[in-house]
Amino acid sequence: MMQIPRAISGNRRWFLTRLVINGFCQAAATVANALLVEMAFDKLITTVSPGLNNKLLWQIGLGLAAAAIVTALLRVLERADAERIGQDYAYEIRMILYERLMSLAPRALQNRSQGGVMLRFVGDLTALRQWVSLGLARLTVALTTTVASLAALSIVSTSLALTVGLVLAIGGLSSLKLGKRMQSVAQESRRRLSNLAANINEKVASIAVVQVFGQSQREKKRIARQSRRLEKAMVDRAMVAGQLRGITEGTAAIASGAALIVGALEVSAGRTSVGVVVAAMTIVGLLVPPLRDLGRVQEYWHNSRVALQKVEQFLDTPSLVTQKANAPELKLGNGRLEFDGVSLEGSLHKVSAIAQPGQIVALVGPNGAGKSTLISLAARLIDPDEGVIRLDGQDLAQHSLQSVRQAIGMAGPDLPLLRGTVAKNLRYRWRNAPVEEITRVWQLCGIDEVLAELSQGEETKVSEGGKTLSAGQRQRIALARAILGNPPLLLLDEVDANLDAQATAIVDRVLAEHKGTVLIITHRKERLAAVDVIWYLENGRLIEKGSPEVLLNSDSLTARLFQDSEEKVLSA
Ligand SMILES: Nc1ncnc2c1ncn2[C@@H]1O[C@H](COP(=O)(O)OP(=O)(O)OP(=O)(O)O)[C@@H](O)[C@H]1O
Repeated sequence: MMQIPRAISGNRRWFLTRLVINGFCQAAATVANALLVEMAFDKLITTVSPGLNNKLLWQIGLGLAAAAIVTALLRVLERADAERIGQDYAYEIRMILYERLMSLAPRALQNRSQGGVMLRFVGDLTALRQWVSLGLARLTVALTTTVASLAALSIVSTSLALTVGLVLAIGGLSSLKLGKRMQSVAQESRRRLSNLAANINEKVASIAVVQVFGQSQREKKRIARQSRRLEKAMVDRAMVAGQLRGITEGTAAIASGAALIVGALEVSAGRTSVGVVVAAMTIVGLLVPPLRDLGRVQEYWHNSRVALQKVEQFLDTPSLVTQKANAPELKLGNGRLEFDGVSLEGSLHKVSAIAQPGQIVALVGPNGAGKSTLISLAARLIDPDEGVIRLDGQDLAQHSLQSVRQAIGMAGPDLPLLRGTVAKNLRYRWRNAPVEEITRVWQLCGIDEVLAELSQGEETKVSEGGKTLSAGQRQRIALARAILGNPPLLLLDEVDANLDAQATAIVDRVLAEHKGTVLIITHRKERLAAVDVIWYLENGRLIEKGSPEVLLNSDSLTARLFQDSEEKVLSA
């Protein structure tokens, strides 16, 4: 399993060290401020000497201003460093998540909602980043500042420092007690957010279904219900966060009250000056902002724990495809493909067959027979539970995924076009393909005709899935994308289903001219005339193999399958 990096490691240690130094500097500024206040009280305000010492007044004034400026600058630096740590951490996890996503078989992802997966990349990463940049970093600086300031105060007045320290400690402990509650409300709000995100994401993708079946009102009610639940969960979370904030604010107020009372007792006993008491109160006052932030630290912490759990669960998703360490590169050959006793639970059972170099193999069979699964196995989009698949004698599972994918070209309904330009989609398989290769493929797939139909030719924008193009245009671009570079194994999944004669003719041409081996799934009888071999699958088993002439002219399952479909069409 991929490991999630620790929040503080590598580069981030250095930034944390900077934050600790920053905390000490803030404490120094706080103490300087307090000392100046003490001086002002003892030497200027409570002194009985006649006349005001103007020079000292100016010095103290300038000193206070300098301390204030330094504190402000330190806070700016602190924010920037804290953000750097958080962003760096989020970056590292984002890359791990993305790498994992890319290593998952499409099947492994199909069990998850897209909205849920998206939330990992958006919401959960934000929660983790906030914990590090707003929580952990703030905690580090606030604790350093508080401890150092109190230590400095204890030099002037131990009893005052102890009093303030004690109040702060009690406040800190009582806010910790709210932690459990914070965790459960954080979990609940994450769950509600995930439900809503998954639903909205799905509705965006299938808006037509909702509209066509007239369910807009019902779906609206569902969203309203989910929003209300999210609202309640968020308000619950805010309540607990508010209580935490109340505790920290209360603690700060009590600390300054306690400093005042203990200070009064100390002054009346002659053990300290009024200036020291006011200085102590100034320190408490300056500690209020960091303390206030500490109230939120717990919230960030618990949100991040929930997020981390979700990220871990995602990283734990079985990938269904595994790459051996140091797997060698697959050597390109002439495309002899062999399935040797291949099984996949629920889809295929002990399939054995060989496609000879340059052969065109039609995969036929009723729906759910396992045709698409067989193609996915050849592309290593999934690995078999049992059996071996060899390309030119080399076990696909023992070779690097990258090299296996280089040996294949694939087109089908599960491989939509990507957002970008037509040019980007055409060259997706090989960005710097030479002009001759592009010309060859474009001629073969009739790309020039497609480009002539588009207002901006190659630069025409393609939306997600190529939905702004016609089905025929999409098919040609997808075919061209698949055969660029002449891969020795071409996998085509119903590439001409529901398309017109022209689109069928393009497929005919590709089949006739492609040099490598081709596996093509088809439900069209006419297509079989152009193939060398037919593999008939049913219930995950390869039941018949043979040439179209033999299979279609005998009482075979293949002949019956296509006869049935013809009869159904005729009687309809
Ligand atoms: N993502 C998935 N997770 C689990 N099982 C799946 C998944 N996709 C397909 N299957 C199962 O694998 C079996 C074979 O499906 P497959 O899509 O390979 O059939 P097919 O012959 O291509 O069908 P069709 O002609 O309808 O496209 C089916 O029983 C199906 O339920």
